[in-house]
Formats: sequence, structure tokens, C-alpha cells
Amino acid sequence: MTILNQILDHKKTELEKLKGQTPLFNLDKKKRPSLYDTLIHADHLQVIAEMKRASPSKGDIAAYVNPVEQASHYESAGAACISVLTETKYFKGSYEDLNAVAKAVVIPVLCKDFIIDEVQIDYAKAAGASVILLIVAALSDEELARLHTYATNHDLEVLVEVHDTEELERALAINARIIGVNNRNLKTFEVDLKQTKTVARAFNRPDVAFISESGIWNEADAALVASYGAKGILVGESLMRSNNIIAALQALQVELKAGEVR
Ligand SMILES: O=C(O)c1ccccc1NCC(=O)[C@H](O)[C@H](O)COP(=O)(O)O
Repeated sequence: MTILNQILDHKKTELEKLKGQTPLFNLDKKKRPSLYDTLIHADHLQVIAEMKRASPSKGDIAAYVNPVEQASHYESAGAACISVLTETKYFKGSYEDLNAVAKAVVIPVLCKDFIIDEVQIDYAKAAGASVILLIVAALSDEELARLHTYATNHDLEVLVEVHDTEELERALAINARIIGVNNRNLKTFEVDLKQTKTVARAFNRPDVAFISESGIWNEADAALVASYGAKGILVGESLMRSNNIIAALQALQVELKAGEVR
């Protein structure tokens, strides 16, 4: 059984609990900038900086980091968005982390989870997210379209994650505006930044904000995926492990040159 299937099986068991409760979070509603607009108008690579305590591939990364401090460093270093992992069992995240970060920053906040049901979107919104993630590999076409519509009807932006060109076609079929290619193979955990190139070359849609996710460690990695056409990157582990978060994040914000090779 793949790790994705294990995570999704566990999610199904959690859904009943979520459905039996009402999400109660302390939040003053903020109007955050649009992640899509930021990406589309970018003149330098935009960083979605992730609050990631642990992962299935690496185990503990930074289990006891204070999410508010981490997010505040990200925001002051110029991050375009903060991604907060809310999955509990494998990533040690929570909706409480998301809510704490949402209260502390004014930039867009992404709820990074394995969403398979509307109730999770309700929790993400209630906790303060302005963006949610939908993973094409985790959903049927009908589920993907339904959850995408549900989120956008609730004033949320959606990052639609793909791993290959087949999944890209499925994302384009629901008119996804923000598409991210995950460079991590969820079966082997291998990371290959060339996945970004393969997917970028398969479409030419300047109206779609295209980002590259996972395995970005330094300026050279950032410049490489920018040269493939990425307007943004989603970065977790390298920033979580950095002892100079601000410098590390600023180095990733490389200039976007017009007419990058795709
Ligand atoms: O990170 C994992 O091990 C992982 C395993 C299975 C499913 C998802 C996983 N990660 C989620 C992510 O998409 C990453 O946290 C995100 O792209 C940042 O990646 P990185 O910069 O490599 O930490």
C-alpha cells in the first residue's frame, strides 16, 4: 500500500470525528491578498514557505518549532504565502497550528492537508486559511471538481497538485488557476526537480499560475525550476532546518526572466 493510500485511509477515520464537531476558532476575519494575483504578476520567484514539523519520508524535522515564530520569520523575509501542514499522524500538524499562524500573519495562508471531504474545507476556512490544497492523485475526477467548486464558492483559492502530465490534464479540465507540480514521487519518496520541466512543457497557459513543490534546498534549485517556468515554489524542510531562515528564504526569491526556457 502506498503512503498516500495509508494517509487517505487514516483521513477517512478522522472524518467522522470532524463531522461530529463544529470548528471553533478564535479569528478576526482578514482580507488577505490573492495568491493567484501575486504569482501571475511576479517579477521574482514567489515562495510559499511551509510550517512542517515532520514527514513520512524524513520522520521528525522540527517537531517543537513554534509555528507563530516560524511564520513571522517567513513573512518578514518576503514569503508570498505560508503553508501549514494540518495532518496530524504523519506530519504532526494541526488546525491549531493553522489558526495560530493565520492570526499572526497578513499574507495568504494555505491549509496543507489531504482533503477528501467538504468538512475539511470548512475547518480550513474556519481556522483562517485563504488557500487549500487539492491533490489530484487522491481524488476521482468527480471529487476533484466537486471539492474545487465547493472551495471557490466559499471564497477560498485552490492549489491543485499534480505529479505528472496525466494529472495535469485532470487539473486543467476543472479550470484550476493555480497548479503545483510535486517533485516528490509519493511511492518512492525520490525527488526530481525535472518533474517540473516535464509538466511545464506539457502546457502553455499564461493564465495558469504554475509552481514547483518539494526538494528545493538552495538558490540553484530555485533558479532551475524558475528556468522551467515556475512562478513560485513550495518549500518546507530546507527552511525548517535552516539556522538563518530569513537569509535562506530571501536567497530563493530569484529574478524571473522573461521568456524562460520551458
Ligand atoms: O514530505 C513528505 O515526505 C511527503 C510524503 C507523502 C506525501 C506528501 C509529502 N509531503 C508534502 C509536501 O508536499 C511537502 O511538504 C512540500 O512540497 C514541501 O516539500 P519539502 O520542501 O521537500 O519539504
